[in-house]
Amino acid sequence: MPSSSAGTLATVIVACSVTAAVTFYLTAAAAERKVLAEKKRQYERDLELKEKTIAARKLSGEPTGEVIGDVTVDKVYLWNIEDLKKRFTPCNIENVMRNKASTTTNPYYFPSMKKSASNDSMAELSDGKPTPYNKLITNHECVLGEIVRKPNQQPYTHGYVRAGPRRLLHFDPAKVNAAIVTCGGLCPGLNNVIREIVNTLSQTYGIGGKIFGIQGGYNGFHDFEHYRPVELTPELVANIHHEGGTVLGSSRGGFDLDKILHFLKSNKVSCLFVIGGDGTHRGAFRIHEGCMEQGMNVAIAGIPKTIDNDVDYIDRSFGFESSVEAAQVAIRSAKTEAICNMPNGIGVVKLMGRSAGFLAGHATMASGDVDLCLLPEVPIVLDGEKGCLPHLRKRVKEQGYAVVVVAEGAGEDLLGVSAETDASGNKKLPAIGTHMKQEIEKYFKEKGDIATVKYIDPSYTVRSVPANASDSLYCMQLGQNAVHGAMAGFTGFSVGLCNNRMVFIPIPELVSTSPRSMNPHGRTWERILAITRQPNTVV
Ligand SMILES: Nc1ncnc2c1ncn2[C@@H]1O[C@H](COP(=O)(O)OP(=O)(O)OP(=O)(O)O)[C@@H](O)[C@H]1O
Ligand SMILES: O=P(O)(O)OC[C@H]1O[C@](O)(CO)[C@@H](O)[C@@H]1O
Repeated sequence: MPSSSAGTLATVIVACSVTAAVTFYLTAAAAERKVLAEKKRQYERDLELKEKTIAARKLSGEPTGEVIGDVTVDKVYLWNIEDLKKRFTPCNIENVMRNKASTTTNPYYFPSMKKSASNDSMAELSDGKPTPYNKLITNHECVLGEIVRKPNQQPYTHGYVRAGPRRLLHFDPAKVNAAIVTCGGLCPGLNNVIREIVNTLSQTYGIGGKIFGIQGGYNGFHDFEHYRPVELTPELVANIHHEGGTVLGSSRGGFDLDKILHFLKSNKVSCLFVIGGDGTHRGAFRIHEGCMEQGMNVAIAGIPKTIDNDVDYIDRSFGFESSVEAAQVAIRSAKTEAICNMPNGIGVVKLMGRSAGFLAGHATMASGDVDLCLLPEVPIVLDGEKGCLPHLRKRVKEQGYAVVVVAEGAGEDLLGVSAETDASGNKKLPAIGTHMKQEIEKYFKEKGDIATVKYIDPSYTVRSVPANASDSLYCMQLGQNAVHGAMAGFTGFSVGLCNNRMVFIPIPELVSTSPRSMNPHGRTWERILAITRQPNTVV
């Protein structure tokens, strides 16, 4: 073949190949477009059908969504609350918001100045108009306990009695005297709860009697040499919610049932509000039992308090979030110190948490700056493959510094359990924070390095702050609902948020599994591990 013909043939073959490739590509692309267009049309048809079905179901009142046969709830076991109405004759007065006049217009005036200056105008003040409640709650309205349901799980759950005002009162407000006591360690929001109980009793229910503020915890019921009960009024508590701590003071120990019952009887107290942790609630239930044995018509209401967040069943205890927030300041300082102090800066922060690491764990998660988090629920391994010290050294080598958060109850496996207890019988804790500081310094030295360790112990700072906005709201709900429950004649109960709804909880149930601790096989610990990247020592 002449070379020119060969060249032409080659050109034709190339042209044909290109045309074939282009044709193939265009055909494939067109086919793909067609498929996509059909998929889109199908999606739009499905969407339209779905919307129409939802609209039709809404019109007919039928529930929407897919029925899944392997997830069922067909029984609810209600955690009933003891009811004084079953043993004592109720007053059965209709429950309305009485809106009793308040004289707390300016909390910065001394009460005495205010009274003398405004005696005349006081006469003009009349009580507000009674206002019906928007929603009165019935005793079989409940909040489901286990709201996370798994396929083939037992088809029952427990239910909490829903908190809130009841239609009929057990106690005649005109005759009610009440008492409030705060026990155990401090916690942000104690003053908010005290204030709300006082205001709800005085203004919403318009009680005619006194509200005794028991000073210094359970001791204040009988140790009058050191603690005198005070009369609480809306005027007196008007400004206390802006302060941390408790205006009533608190203490450990000093529980004397006979003397407490004597106080309640001799002062004709019909509603007692006990604010405290699991120990306090155990005491509250004994008071309730004592009242029942002696035929005393007294409602005992608990309000769970603890920065440890170790009271079971409730979503969280009031003050916990404020403490987690306050702990951020210490963690941030530890980071700054660690970054700036060379070589190998390490900031160690010790946080409270006797047997539960919720505070340290949540502070770690919230900060996102922590490289090692040590909790009571998780064994501490110092060296080796899962050792926290090699991990820490690695983090320091990677980023130049590291931050450690250690809960005060961590490391019993290292330091042993103390035989010493506080006045309430709580075990004292060995000094894990300073021990870790020494161990870190020793380990770096052994490796021929220097660690510049700065140790921060903000324990009491974190729990003595005022409540933040979220806790303040929670405290308000707790205070109001504790009063609603007591005035309705419930007793031996506590209040709390369960599954984000306010409920009444029988104290025996509450304390049976308290103090709770974090599940080391659960998702919270998993999240902490994801943040710190420390080795998991849980087996
Ligand atoms: N089983 C019990 N029976 C009666 N009273 C108790 C019981 N346990 C504790 N108390 C009393 O309750 C009060 C508070 O207890 P505790 O000091 O243990 O604090 P708590 O309520 O558990 O709160 P915190 O979370 O701050 O430790 C103390 O006055 C203590 O004497
Ligand atoms: O030193 P105190 O006041 O007895 O309280 C310490 C304990 O109180 C708590 O804050 C609980 O209220 C624990 O975390 C801590 O172990």
